[in-house]
Amino acid sequence: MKAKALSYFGVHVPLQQPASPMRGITPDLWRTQLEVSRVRNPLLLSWEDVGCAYSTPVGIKRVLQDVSGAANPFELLALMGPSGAGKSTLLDILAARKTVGRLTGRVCVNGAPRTSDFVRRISYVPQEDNFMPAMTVQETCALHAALKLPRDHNSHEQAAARIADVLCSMGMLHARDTLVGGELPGGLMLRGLSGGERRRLSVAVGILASPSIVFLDEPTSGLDACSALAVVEHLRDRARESGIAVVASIHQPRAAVWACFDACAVLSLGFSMYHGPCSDLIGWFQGHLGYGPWDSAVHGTASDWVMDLVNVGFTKGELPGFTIATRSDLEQAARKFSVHYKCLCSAEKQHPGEAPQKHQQQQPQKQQQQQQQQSESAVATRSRRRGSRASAAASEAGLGMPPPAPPPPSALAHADSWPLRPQQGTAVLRLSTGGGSGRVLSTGGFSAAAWPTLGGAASGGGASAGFSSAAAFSVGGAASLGGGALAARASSGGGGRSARGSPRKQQQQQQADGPKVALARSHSRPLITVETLDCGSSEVSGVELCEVAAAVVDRDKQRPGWWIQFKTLFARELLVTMRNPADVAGRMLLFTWVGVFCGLIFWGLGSGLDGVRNRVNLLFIVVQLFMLLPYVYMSLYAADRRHFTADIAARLYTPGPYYVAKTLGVLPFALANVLLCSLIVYGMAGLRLSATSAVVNSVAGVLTYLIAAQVQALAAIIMRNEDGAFVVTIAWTAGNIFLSNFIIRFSDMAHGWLRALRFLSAANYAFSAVLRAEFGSGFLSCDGGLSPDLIRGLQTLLPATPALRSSAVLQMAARAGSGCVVDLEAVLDYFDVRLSMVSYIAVLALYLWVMHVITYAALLLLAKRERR
Ligand SMILES: Nc1ncnc2c1ncn2[C@@H]1O[C@H](COP(=O)(O)OP(=O)(O)OP(=O)(O)O)[C@@H](O)[C@H]1O
Repeated sequence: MKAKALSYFGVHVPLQQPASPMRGITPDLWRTQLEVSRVRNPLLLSWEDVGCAYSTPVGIKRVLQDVSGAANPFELLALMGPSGAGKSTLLDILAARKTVGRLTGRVCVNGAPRTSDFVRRISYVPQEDNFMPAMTVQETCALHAALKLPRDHNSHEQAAARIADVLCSMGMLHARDTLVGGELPGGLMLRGLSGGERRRLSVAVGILASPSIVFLDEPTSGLDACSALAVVEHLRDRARESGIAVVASIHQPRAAVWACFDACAVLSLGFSMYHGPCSDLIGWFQGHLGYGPWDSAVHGTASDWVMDLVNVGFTKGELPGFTIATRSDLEQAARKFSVHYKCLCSAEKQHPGEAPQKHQQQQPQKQQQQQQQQSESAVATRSRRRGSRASAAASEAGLGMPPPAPPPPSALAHADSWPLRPQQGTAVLRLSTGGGSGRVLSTGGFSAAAWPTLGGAASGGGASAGFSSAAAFSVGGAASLGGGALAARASSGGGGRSARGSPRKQQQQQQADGPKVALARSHSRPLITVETLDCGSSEVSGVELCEVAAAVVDRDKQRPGWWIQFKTLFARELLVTMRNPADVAGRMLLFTWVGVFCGLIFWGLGSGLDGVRNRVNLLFIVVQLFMLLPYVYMSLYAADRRHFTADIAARLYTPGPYYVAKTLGVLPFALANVLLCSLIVYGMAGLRLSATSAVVNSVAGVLTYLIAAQVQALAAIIMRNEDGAFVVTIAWTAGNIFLSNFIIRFSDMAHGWLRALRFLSAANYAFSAVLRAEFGSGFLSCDGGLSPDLIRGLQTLLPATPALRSSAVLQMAARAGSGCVVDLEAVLDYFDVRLSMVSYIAVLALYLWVMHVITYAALLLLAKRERR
């Protein structure tokens, strides 16, 4: 056995021969210590009987039916099928992003149900990206790096190196300073990346944080043939190196692209037609189901042929050979595969890792015949992993599958010293061989007590050593070695139970069980000791620790916290706004124009009653303007919702920092615009020359605007589309206007409930505040007075309301002549303004706060729904 050193993704793995064999292990075992400076986290994803149905006007539409499968670490899985087959739906379900539809079935990670941190450990590259058009490629990557990379790996230099690495691998380094481009919220088109470049940027961002599983919805669509191949090859290399599982839906891969995939799942009309190694695809459809024959010269790649085969949406042309022509043919083929796949799964559960031998023993004659058939079959291919066990199981089930390949020699792995708390989950070991084939046998449990660590930390399975009830881990599952690597999964669970009892019993148990992984906590440095037995003809050259679930927990703790998220999102907010100067300037011009126009209309407010009337009208109009002006931002709010839902589904950040960053990010621009408009009107119209009045007027304007903007933000969150958001906002604005005391005196209102509703009118409070600021004290000259005729005319025009006819304003106006003054308190009385300026401002501030609380609650609900 050779001792080598493996250096791999930051993990330096010195391998050495054991000084002395460990207790309970045969002397030819091979042992190494891995110094774990960084761990990777491969995940084994499996799904069983997954279904999805929608309620439609014409009834229930089932878009996925009992689909089962698995995605292994180190492998590329192609999700294929005709358009509408359900690929995106399945991807969404597997990536825990499906928020609509009736979902059934189970999705497991390392054999256990998915936990809440699953989404943080994966990456999803959607068909349609959701990048900010005004950010450059580099900025987009930096944003994701800041929000995704663990804190300890997030120094500026490290993040920059990582970004350069992924951009380089996607052939995007040349475009790092190019704007992403696309349609801005206002409808403006920003020139930027081409469609293919955007796609590559999506993939680059997807793999930036080295996720354990990458889901890609049609990563090659829109790419030229060369780029498509480069992208897929890179994904394959990443999978091989880092142990990530890649699941990609793909249409018509060219031969070179198809060759990069290890396994494929074929869907059609929501049925699972096949799931297994790519090399067995033809064998299943042609050798087992009898379709075809496949002729590469006529049909193209195997994937092309199978796509033609399972597509029943069209009348098929002159395709040579026997094909699936109708839906019932398709359903029959799907049923056969379902039976076959279930057989394989149950065989694997009953005899993990041993199914081929067992079945061979049980049915030697049948297998001999099948072996003969296999050798005669031109399409028989090497069975690997599930495929081989599937074959055995299916043979047993009488489905006539080709027999499995002979069992490879076994390898044995032991991890003895563990730096972390194993009760938190799973471990994955990866064994490298010099060639040939072999596999890890599954094992029963063991006890930590049976495996004292090098550091001597473990003892008796007791909680003192950090093991408690989960002291037992077992290697589960099996994998054959194809060209040098295998993955074996270790998980807590069933094996643990068998290991309980006295230390002696546990030791006996583990000796009987064979290969094992033993875990213990190291007392000082992160250290893992791995031991393997000679695996026959396949020389074990390396054992790598690929996953420590507890390390994942630690890594999660290192994820960017609240403050970093806030800083990053706040910077994004400012950047995106500043990068849209036409929009910013356009909106500012609008506010200026409104202010100037209003100022011109009310230029010279006049004195006496005209002055009163003009002032009251102006104040009311300005309040209404500040309620209406936020409508120019509705497209931004709708775009924000899209970005937020996409980001939150990807667990890019949490709602809290986003909300604060968003609120503070828009504040400077809102303040600038409102103050500009308000002060222009104030100055041009010549409202009361007092600092207090001017300040109150401005503050009331700002608060009114912010409240109205908040209502828009809330509407954009609770409604799914922009039209719906407009409906909600317009309803609120109309209510505010009509419930204002400018429109009607509350005491004159016919309905008591309407009077109660006026408390909801922010316009009412704002109008009262500015009225109080303008007419708060003093008298207004009415030297000129009004002619008695005009007064009489006015009185006849006014409704027969005693309050109006006998109002102090009119009475005073009637006393025209020298020394005539209007008591401004009378104006306030008339409009029911009874509180102080400060009170009205406080009420407005409270109103804004309540709106924020409601909006944030709505945002949390939206986030919860997106993270379902
Ligand atoms: N919300 C929904 N309500 C009703 N039907 C839906 C809904 N969403 C998707 N579907 C249907 O589900 C089916 C599968 O859609 P899906 O997008 O998963 O297909 P696909 O295989 O990814 O197709 P393509 O390759 O064209 O992207 C389609 O027939 C689609 O119309």
